[in-house]
Amino acid sequence: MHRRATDDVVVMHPDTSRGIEVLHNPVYNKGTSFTASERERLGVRGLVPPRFFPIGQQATKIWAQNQSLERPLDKWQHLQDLKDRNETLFYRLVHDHIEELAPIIYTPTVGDACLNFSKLLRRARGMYFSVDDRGDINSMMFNWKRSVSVIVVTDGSRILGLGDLGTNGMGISQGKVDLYVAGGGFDPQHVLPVVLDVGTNNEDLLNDPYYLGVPRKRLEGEEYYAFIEEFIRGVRNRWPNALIQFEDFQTKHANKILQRYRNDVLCFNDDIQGTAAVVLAGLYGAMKCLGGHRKDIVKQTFVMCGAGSAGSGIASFIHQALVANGLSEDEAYQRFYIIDKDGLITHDRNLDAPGMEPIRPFARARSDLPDGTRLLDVIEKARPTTLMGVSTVSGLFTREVLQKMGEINERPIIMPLSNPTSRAECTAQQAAEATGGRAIFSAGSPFEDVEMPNGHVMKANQGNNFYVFPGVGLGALLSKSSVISDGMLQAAAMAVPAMLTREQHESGTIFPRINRIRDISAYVAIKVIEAAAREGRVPEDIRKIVSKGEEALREYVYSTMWIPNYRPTVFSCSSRK
Ligand SMILES: NC(=O)C1=CN([C@@H]2O[C@H](COP(=O)(O)OP(=O)(O)OC[C@H]3O[C@@H](n4cnc5c(N)ncnc54)[C@H](O)[C@@H]3O)[C@@H](O)[C@H]2O)C=CC1
Ligand SMILES: CC(=O)C(=O)O
Ligand SMILES: [Mg+2]
Repeated sequence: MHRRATDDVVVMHPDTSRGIEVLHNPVYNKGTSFTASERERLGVRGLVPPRFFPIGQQATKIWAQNQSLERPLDKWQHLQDLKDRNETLFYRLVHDHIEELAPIIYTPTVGDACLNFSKLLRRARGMYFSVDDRGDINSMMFNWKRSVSVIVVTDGSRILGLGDLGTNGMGISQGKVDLYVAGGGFDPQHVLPVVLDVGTNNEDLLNDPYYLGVPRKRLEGEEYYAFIEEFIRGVRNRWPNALIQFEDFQTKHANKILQRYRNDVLCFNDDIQGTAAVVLAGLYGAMKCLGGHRKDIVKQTFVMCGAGSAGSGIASFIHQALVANGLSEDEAYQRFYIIDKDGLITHDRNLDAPGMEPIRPFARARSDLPDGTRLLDVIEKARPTTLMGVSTVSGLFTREVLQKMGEINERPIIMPLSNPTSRAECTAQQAAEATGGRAIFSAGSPFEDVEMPNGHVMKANQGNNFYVFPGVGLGALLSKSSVISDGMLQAAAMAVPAMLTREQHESGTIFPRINRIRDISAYVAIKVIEAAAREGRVPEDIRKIVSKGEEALREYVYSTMWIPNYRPTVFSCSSRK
């Protein structure tokens, strides 16, 4: 499944063309880093400049070029061009500078890239399956020649908080896949970004002569689900062990698809489950900042703005954790006030509307507050400790709202989780100013820490599913479990805050630094494998490793991680790639 780190050669089939073709293939190309013997063996002698540069030096040069660019989107394009020329060097750069480059290859810049994807596309990468491909999807999968361990698939219907971007959603599948490589140590040869082009309802795209997708309205109803089914069955046939990550499906389909497949196929929905795990991880971290223990989440009250896939996933998952820590089901539901575009959700709402099913048990009684009550009034009544935003509405957390949270709580927990930055419910600066820097803050996209006039710094944590999805995927695959259970995800949520030090808690840090993402992913993977083993989901060989203890498991996990270094290129008939 994964390359072991000891498999340190790149194997080319003897039929692969030598010479210029090698330089034009981003998988094999090393630019000026071919050794003398490789130049001979691969027929590139004289086709590259004579001087040899090691990868570190190449990376230093290209990093300086990237930094000299002003516009984030230009940086994104520069990196894509590099990926199209030399994948190893691209991943080396992302690996070495993940803190600076995550905001470029991922949120917020990837949002701009998706908005402009039709204009920016230079070279195809990943697979597109459109409505016109119905009946042929499985056979098309054989056009992808490599084995695949993880697929990130979107139907482009809700890209970040930017709405329906149709086929342009390919940008987000590619960004997430790059994070699997950089953050989870996946071999770039075994990851596959996919777009299911079922049409778009975005009029601007339908009228755009350069739009890359099929210019028709979205498939709906049973036809849509039949298309999804054909895709899933195709994957199961072509790559039976691959993990499928559903990404940025609109809420009305997201939960339905997840419920249909989660007990049958190795899959998860990142917006529902990955986000929920990361938010719970952040809350556990916040409990430690408050000087307590993670069990203290049972004392919290939550106001959630947004009842879509992210909001309902977060609420359901926190609810599970509250019950696991001693509350009754009903007591736990009482801890939530969920607000959508029409205000507070109560039993007066049509709770049978598409996508509302997971919200139903959280609807408040009519006697609590009237349906549709606005955010500020809900906060007045509920006196929450935690305010979360997955609404896509920039500025929803107004100064009054933030001040009220600061009046009610010594350390209010404020999480404007919507992406990209342009959709965040408030900025770090706004949260800091309105609460005198007392907030425990976490946003979906990156913000700078805020220094207060008295020198105190409010930490601007980034609460993004990036902290868990590469580790969950890695752990699930390495465990050889056939599904991803809630228990495995709960274990992932507990793993992340365990990586923080006491000093970090004291400073208001609730997530470790992103430059530790490989270690975070490895630790999440270890905990996911252990949970799978406890639940009896792993075969004998994995059970044996788990029984030897955490150190053995750690060695196993790290041994599978791909490291972005050049390896000697050899010719062989072996299928090992
Ligand atoms: N930080 C992270 O890791 C993640 C963040 N997200 C972000 O969450 C956001 C929402 O995603 P989905 O739930 O899938 O979208 P969605 O569009 O299905 O849901 C949005 C929800 O917000 C509600 N809403 C709209 N205006 C509102 C208002 N004025 N007040 C309160 N609620 C309002 C809508 O009624 C709806 O329930 C997106 O911006 C996405 O980028 C999603 C996944 C992960
Ligand atoms: C982070 C993410 O998955 C989203 O905003 O949709
Ligand atoms: Mg997403």
